[in-house]
Amino acid sequence: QLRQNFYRVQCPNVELIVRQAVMKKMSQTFVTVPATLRLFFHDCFVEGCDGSILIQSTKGDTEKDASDNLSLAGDGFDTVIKAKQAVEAACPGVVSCADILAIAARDVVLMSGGPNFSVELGRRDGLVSHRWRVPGNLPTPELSFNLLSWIFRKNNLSVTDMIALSGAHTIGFAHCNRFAKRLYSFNATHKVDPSLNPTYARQLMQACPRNVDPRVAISMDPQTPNVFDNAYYRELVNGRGIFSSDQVLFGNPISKPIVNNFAFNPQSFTSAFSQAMIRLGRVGVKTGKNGEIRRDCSRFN
Ligand code: HEM
Ligand SMILES: [Ca+2]
Ligand SMILES: [Ca+2]
Repeated sequence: QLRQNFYRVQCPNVELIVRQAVMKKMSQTFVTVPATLRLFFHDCFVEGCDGSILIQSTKGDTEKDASDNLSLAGDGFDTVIKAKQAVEAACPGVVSCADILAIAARDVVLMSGGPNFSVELGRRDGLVSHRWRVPGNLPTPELSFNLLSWIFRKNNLSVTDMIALSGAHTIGFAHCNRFAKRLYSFNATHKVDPSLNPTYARQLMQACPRNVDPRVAISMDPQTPNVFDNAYYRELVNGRGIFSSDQVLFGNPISKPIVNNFAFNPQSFTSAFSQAMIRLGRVGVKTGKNGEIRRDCSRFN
């Protein structure tokens, strides 16, 4: 069972220390924000929120080597490593890497204009990290509404949680190859995905010509790419979701009213997002005597 202030006795300033490390990192590069938030999500959906994503191996066989994780920006990992160093200096061997990632994910949301919420702590770090455990556990951008809902449901997250968490795409980047099919070879009858706003489709084609360099990436929320706001949902209402997995949230009759609500009532979005992040942070956690407190986040003890 997680709780707020878990480290009250053993490391009372942990949240302050992490916040300072995150702020410093963010002042160097804004990528810290999307990178850390996405890292937290990818950690929680494989083996639970247990820092398994952070493990490095020279053999290339850990979670971070899985194809779904290769686009995780290095700045997210670096944020956790820097914060862990600062925390270890104050209270060695006490705070898990999984908790540091959870605190950092909360902080980057707040620092980019999103909601503040109390983060629950007490996670322990996992003892396994396998590349082969990733496929099928993380959603991919072409999944249907039903498959997406199923993957979130497996992790105790509701359709409302899924829609709220997808709002994280209000910041950060997508590489062209992740949505090129929607522009050039959607299906037998439509070259361009008919759920895409035609003007937006043309803009995307300009930014991402056929066979463009695979390193080219564009902002997922073109209006406010660096602000954590509800603009993402208004984009969906206008057919401007970058991935099918975004656009289907407005295409399905169950989720459409929720998208409309988040698009036009920022309060509803911020409270649903905060709730959903807390619930995401509970996925598959190890507590008590399970797992370990890693000394170095990238290695098992
Ligand atoms: C609903 C299913 C989801 C799918 C299919 C999905 C898929 C993707 C894909 C394909 C990218 C682009 C990666 C790239 O090209 O570099 C991306 C980026 C991102 N995703 Fe998601 N995602 C989902 C949900 C989430 C959730 C729940 C969160 C966090 C709460 C999240 C946070 C992010 C962030 C912040 C980025 C930008 C990363 C960056 O700029 O470095 N996503 N996502
Ligand atoms: Ca994990
Ligand atoms: Ca935005």
